Order: sequence, then C-alpha cells, then structure tokens
Amino acid sequence: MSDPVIGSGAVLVRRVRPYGEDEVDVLVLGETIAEIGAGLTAPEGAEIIDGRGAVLLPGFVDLHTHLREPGREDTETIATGSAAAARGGYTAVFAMANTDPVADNATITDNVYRTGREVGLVDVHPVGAVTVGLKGRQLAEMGMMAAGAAKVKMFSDDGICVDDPLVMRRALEYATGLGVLIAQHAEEPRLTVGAVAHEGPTAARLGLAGWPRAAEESIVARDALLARDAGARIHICHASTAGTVELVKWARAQGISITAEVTPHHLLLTDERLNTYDGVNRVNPPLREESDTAALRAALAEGVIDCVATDHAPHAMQDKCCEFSVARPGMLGLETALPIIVDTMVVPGLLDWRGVARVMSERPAQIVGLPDQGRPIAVGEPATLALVDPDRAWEVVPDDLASRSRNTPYQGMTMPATITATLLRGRITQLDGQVRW
Ligand SMILES: NC(=O)N[C@@H](CC(=O)O)C(=O)O
Ligand SMILES: [Zn+2]
Ligand SMILES: [Zn+2]
Repeated sequence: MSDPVIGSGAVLVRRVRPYGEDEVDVLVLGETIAEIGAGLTAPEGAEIIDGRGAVLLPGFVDLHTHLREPGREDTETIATGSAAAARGGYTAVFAMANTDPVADNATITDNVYRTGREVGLVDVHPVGAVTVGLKGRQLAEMGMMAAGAAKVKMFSDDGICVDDPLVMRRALEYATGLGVLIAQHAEEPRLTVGAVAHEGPTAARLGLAGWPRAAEESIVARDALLARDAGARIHICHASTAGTVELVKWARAQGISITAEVTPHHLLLTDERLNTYDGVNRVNPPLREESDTAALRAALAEGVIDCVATDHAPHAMQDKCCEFSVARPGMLGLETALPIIVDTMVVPGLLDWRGVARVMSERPAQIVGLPDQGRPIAVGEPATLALVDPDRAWEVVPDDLASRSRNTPYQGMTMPATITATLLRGRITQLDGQVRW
C-alpha cells in the first residue's frame, strides 16, 4: 500500500488569521506547522500562498458522506467526491456504507480506504454496515472491518434505519466491545411508508405523503435508552427536528453517551421549498419547518448538537429530474457546507470562528477518534488546514462543481464565503478552487 499523503516541501501561508484572530504568517515544513509569526521569510523553493487576511481553520471532518463507489460511479467516485471535499475545505470524510455492493465486509471497506489513499486528496474513512446487506437482520462482521487496513471506526446502515430494537441492542453491545461508533439513521419505517415530505401544512396542501417528526424522534428516544442499558455510545445522523434536540439534551442530562450531527440543508432550508415540486428538494429526513431550523441552529451553537455533517448524497439527473414522489432523496453538500454555516451561524452571531472550527472539525474528529484531524493550529501540529475568505461571495453553478452529480438545491444562490485553499498534512489539495490531483 502507498504511504500516507505527506507534504514534501515548504509552504508559507502569509497574512492569515487563525480562528479569525490576529494576522500572522504560518510556515509549513513537510507535513507539520513549523512556525507561526509576523513577517516570516520563505525558505528557498517554498510555495507562497497569500491569505490576504483570510480565516485559517483546521481542515474539516465530515462524518457523513456518500461517495457511491462501488456501484454508482456514474454519480460519484471516490476521486470526484474527494475533489469536492478538498474544494469544500475537508481533509477527512466518512464514506457511508450504502453502496452497491454494500460495504458490509472488510474486502469492500479496505478497497474504499485504499482507493481514497491513492487519490490522496482527503482521508477517506469507510463506514461499515451494521447489518449484512443493510437488511436489518444479521450483524455484519464489524470486528473484521475494524481489524482491517481501513480500521473502520464507524458503523451505520444509513439510508435505512436499524429498526429492530433487538438488532440495534446487539449492535450497540458489539460496538462497545470493539470501541467503535454506531451512527443511526433515525426513521421508524412504520411511520414513513410512502412518505416523501415533512408531515405538515405544506405537504397537506401539495398533496404529498408526510413523514412525521415522531418517526425520527421515537427512534432517537429508543436508541438513547438502548445505549444507556448497553453502556454504549450512539451517534444520531442528520437530526432534523426540534424534538430531537430536546431528546438529545435530555439523554445527555441522564449521562447517556449520545452525539448528534446536523446537515447544512436542515439548518437553512424548509419545506416551503417544495412548492415547485422540484425533486432536487427531496431529502431524507425531509426539510422541516422554521421552528425546527431555529431549534437546530440554537442547539448547534450551544453544543447540544455536536457537529455539522454534510450527508453529501449525489444522484443522477434522471433520478432527480422526475416526479417529486419518485425522485431519489438526497442533496450535494461538500462544496457548499462551510458557506452555509457562515450564512446560518456566523453572520447571525450564533458562532464565532472558534465555534466553526469546533463544529466542522474538532468535534467530529473527537467523536470518531481521529488523532491527527481537528488539531489546534499550533507549531508542531499537522498542517491539515482550510483557508476561508469570509468576504468572497460566489454563485452556485452546478456545472462548476467538482462532484460528478449536479443535485445541489443551491443553484443560483450566492454563497457568502469561499474556501481558498485546503492543506492535508502539508500538501496543498486545493488552491483557489483548483484541485491538485
Ligand atoms: N439523505 C438522503 O436523502 N439520502 C441518502 C441516504 C441517507 O442519508 O439517508 C442517500 O444515500 O442518497
Ligand atoms: Zn440517512
Ligand atoms: Zn446519508
């Protein structure tokens, strides 16, 4: 297997503001931050990046990405998804297991891992399936996947809920023994038969079958109790309701080890978007109401929701540009996540840049146990970084995205901030939007 990606040369990142604070120069030698200070001189042959006062953050960590390889390489590959990640400021992504074939064994998880290494733009960590074939019956060989080259750290049947409580209980017990994390797609399937939209006045008016909040919340509550009894940790994927926020708060107050993520789209968009019946707005869980987005924003600011995860879900044109009820659920997310966090959290004053580093990088790295991601920007630390120009706005043009798919709900919208550079252990993976393969 090839060596991990490392920077070989020197990079001087001039005039940047770590965490939005005082302007400094940052000298990177090899894969490490070697010096931080004012007016540093570049060693001979060093590449110079002029930050012009941009904000320097630790590289982002996405706990929830769909890369579609193996099986749907027409919609995304590990390479194209890695490029999208680098452009979004990401230095690590967790690739969900709902591929074809399903990543329910070490052969597949190790292959995804190795391909990610070969591409070398971002650390690709495969997520293993909890159950064989995502069928919800028989536990997958989690131990084999955890022991393989990929050292799988997170398991999820995402796309589908592990709805059988006995299977979930066993999975939690097994995961505790292995020291790995179970991430649940919380959806009680008996409550979402045929559902395509949030159950509420909008779906009723549009004649769309509704997915009630209780379908998510009942599983969150159940899994919190199962985790309590198993002495296990549980992570909640794509929290979408105000009630989920209350349940996570409650569970944590009981001492239950529960963590939760929220997507940029559930912070920004509501079901009012469905008025056009455009399939691009179909996603699981569905876009909810303003009372939910407000509660999710507040919870992310307070730390009740731990982190942002994109749920980047590429889909082919023919699977999205069709009748709303048959459109596949899912939206692109990697290239627009940070600007949406700026829009929904930084601009309204809910998070400062330290807070952005926490929800985009530090907390996700801690939740899943990545020792060299989400690290402080300090001498001796890995040069795994994202550079953000908070004032450079850009318009989302689907054809300009690095992803192989085009299903962004933000087409034509102006994003308030630009990720101008990404570094992975000293290697520039993206500069001014140009991916360095
Ligand atoms: N979020 C989605 O709407 N779709 C995801 C699956 C999932 O995250 O549940 C996908 O794989 O397309
Ligand atoms: Zn899901
Ligand atoms: Zn997902």
